[in-house]
Amino acid sequence: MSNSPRAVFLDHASLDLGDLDMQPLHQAFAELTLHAHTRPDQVAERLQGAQVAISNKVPLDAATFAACPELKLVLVAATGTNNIDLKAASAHGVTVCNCQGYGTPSVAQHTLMLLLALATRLPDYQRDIAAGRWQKASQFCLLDHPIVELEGKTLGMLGHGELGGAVARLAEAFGMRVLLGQLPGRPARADRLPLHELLPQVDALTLHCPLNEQTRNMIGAKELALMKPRAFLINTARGGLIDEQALADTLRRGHLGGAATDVLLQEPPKDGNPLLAADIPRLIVTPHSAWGSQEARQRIVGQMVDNAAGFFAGAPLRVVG
Ligand SMILES: NC(=O)c1ccc[n+]([C@@H]2O[C@H](COP(=O)([O-])OP(=O)(O)OC[C@H]3O[C@@H](n4cnc5c(N)ncnc54)[C@H](O)[C@@H]3O)[C@@H](O)[C@H]2O)c1
Ligand SMILES: O=C(O)[C@H](O)CO
Repeated sequence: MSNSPRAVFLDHASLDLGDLDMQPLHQAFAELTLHAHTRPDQVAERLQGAQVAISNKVPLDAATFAACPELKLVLVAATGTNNIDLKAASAHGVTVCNCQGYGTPSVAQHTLMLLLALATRLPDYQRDIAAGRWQKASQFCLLDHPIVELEGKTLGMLGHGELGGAVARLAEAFGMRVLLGQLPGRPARADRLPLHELLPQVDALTLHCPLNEQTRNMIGAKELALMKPRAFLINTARGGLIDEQALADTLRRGHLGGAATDVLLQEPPKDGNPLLAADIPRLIVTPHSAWGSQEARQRIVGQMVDNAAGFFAGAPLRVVG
């Protein structure tokens, strides 16, 4: 690279577990400083003198861009960019590039795994066995939790890009019919149903769109009430798309067949979260791990190297905002 940019990776421990080849990223910059984690109050200081900031989930806000005049490029080590103030970046002349399609097999299999776990009541049967119920049963099997066949059922989808498309293909392989919903703030399309028409029809709903001002809390108490009483809800996109308290209340009331989420509004959920209460039935929570295979994380390294090379060659790649 002809320029000699200085780069700072603010949360590299969220990407590299020691199992990645990080050499290409080191070679992409004259100097690359790795911080395992960075608190919000450390961001501006750590980025002083850097032209490139690398962040997976560390927020970069307007104050940071104002305090770091040498910053030219943000490489997001993820697809979701809701931790970056894109308007402020643009106002300060900073280009933001994300990673796209790096983890499609990982996130799609995780989403289907959650749907299958809800349909087969996997966590409930595992709990039963751990509690010794099968061992004491009067017949060869336990069938205390109703099992749902996916074949012939309808999957509703909000967000039909890279991940939504992959999940739709897997669901169709299970014999499901896929219906697409109209996202708030997006232009109407003939092949998208408004939410109030989509929700009452679906046996499961899965979310695959970005979190932004239009999509925040797009599934609240009103939308949950429109869903069939035994429908499943799955979120592997972003916390904040679903009103968490409304979902907890809905499941406690016995509405919905179950819900599964890989994402919460605050991560890690240090201050607690309505969806972490132990008494919520038919709820599966995974710790934002859908993307996390070694293969997917290594592809992020490769895409960030390409994004940096493209930017400094005057042909930026995967620009967002
Ligand atoms: N849980 C995980 O590990 C994990 C991993 C990767 C991505 N994600 C989340 O999944 C989301 C979807 O990922 P993807 O790769 O399918 O993204 P994508 O850009 O390929 O698809 C996004 C979909 O949302 C729609 N959309 C609505 N509003 C939009 C907007 N303002 N900007 C862009 N698209 C908009 C697009 O039309 C498209 O249908 C990401 O934004 C991210 O938040 C989660
Ligand atoms: O947006 C993404 O790519 C995932 O949340 C992993 O960071």
